[in-house]
Amino acid sequence: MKVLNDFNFEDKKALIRVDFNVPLNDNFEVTDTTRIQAAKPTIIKVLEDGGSAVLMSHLGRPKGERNANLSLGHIVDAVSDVIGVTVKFVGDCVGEEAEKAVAELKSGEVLLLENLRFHGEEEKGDEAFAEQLSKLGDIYVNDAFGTAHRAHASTTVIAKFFPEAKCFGYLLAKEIEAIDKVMATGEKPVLAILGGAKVSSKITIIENILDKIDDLIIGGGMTYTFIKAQGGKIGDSICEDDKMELAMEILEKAKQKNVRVHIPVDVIAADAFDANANTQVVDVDKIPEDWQGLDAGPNTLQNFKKVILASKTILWNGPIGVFEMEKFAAGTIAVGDYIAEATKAGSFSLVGGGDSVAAVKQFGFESKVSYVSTGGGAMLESLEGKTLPGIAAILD
Ligand SMILES: Nc1ncnc2c1ncn2[C@@H]1O[C@H](COP(=O)(O)OP(=O)(O)O)[C@@H](O)[C@H]1O
Ligand SMILES: O=C(OP(=O)(O)O)[C@H](O)COP(=O)(O)O
Repeated sequence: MKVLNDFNFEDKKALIRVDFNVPLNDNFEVTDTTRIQAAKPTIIKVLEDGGSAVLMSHLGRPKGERNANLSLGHIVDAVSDVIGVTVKFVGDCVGEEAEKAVAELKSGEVLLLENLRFHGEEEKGDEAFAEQLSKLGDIYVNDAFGTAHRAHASTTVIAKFFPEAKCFGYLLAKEIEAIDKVMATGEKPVLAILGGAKVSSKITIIENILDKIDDLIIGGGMTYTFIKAQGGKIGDSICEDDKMELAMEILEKAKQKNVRVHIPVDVIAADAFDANANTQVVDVDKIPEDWQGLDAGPNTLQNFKKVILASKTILWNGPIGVFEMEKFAAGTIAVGDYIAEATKAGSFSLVGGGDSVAAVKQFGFESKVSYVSTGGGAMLESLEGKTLPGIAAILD
């Protein structure tokens, strides 16, 4: 397998799959440039070598039809600002118009193609469409981690047209390395902190990860399925009754594998799922009827702190409480603080998948953890142990 640094792009055209699926406001302005920033090092490497960059991405889910609201034309200025080069744009991603724009591209220039998903063939992984795309560059670079779990034409199928000239970009390589640290090569003790609303969306991750970790913190809404399964009273807290048996199985498996499981002992209970609800601190297994646990309590946070500070490798997926409401954000903020402290002391920390990334950004922890993933679904599937098709296509 070749890496980006194996290539010299002088006088070459790099066809780079990026994930510029970025949020836009009502004026079609980019409100978060993280994913553009993340792809910048790869693009700069190509330009500094004396090559040119052809960027391809999707935006939203236009389902194979042109949709002016989802044109990548909206983001050209933002990409130009971030890269520091005036980016050219072409109104299609395949065909004569695109081929002509690529042919006219000079060294040092960047061209952004129109939304790949305006063609239904992209998501179908259509081979003829992938072949058309492949005409637009000499070397194929996949730097779209956020879309690496999709077996689409531009992320996966296209690789076969570049048997000797394909590689990961720096971002994708960095994402793979971060996951690898947690799943295989990280210093022990390895800790996974799993929160969020539902057990059901995390089961496969828990089952896969039990073999790789020493400690597991369970937080957020998932907590209550575990507590009820053990006979606790959880009041009105969120619970998946049909997953209680599974919760017990998970605890048993963890025991067999010598994984220490840390579950909240106390919680901030509320009399309604509401930002202005009345609250009280109660034991997690004695939540009064009509009350629901919406955040971790003070004793729980002290326990979590000890575990986090003793860990050398930390994965965080899913918030600890309903952080969108100020009254129930303290647990998520505290856990972010402890992870920041552990990171400062030399531990490796990865935040990825789901709302924990939003929480980390909202509370300003982004620069205080080792790595924040740019992929939601892609990160979750990686943690589930799946080989992502976009990654496999480069490795093949
Ligand atoms: N105790 C709780 N009760 C209800 N929802 C919770 C609780 N703790 C966290 N959440 C919610 O979980 C959501 C985030 O879950 P996330 O990790 O993205 O995925 P999933 O919903 O699949 O678990 C957040 O919106 C947060 O408000
Ligand atoms: O934003 C994305 O996914 P994510 O919200 O799971 O991180 C990717 O661009 C993939 O988009 P898709 O889920 O429409 O294939």
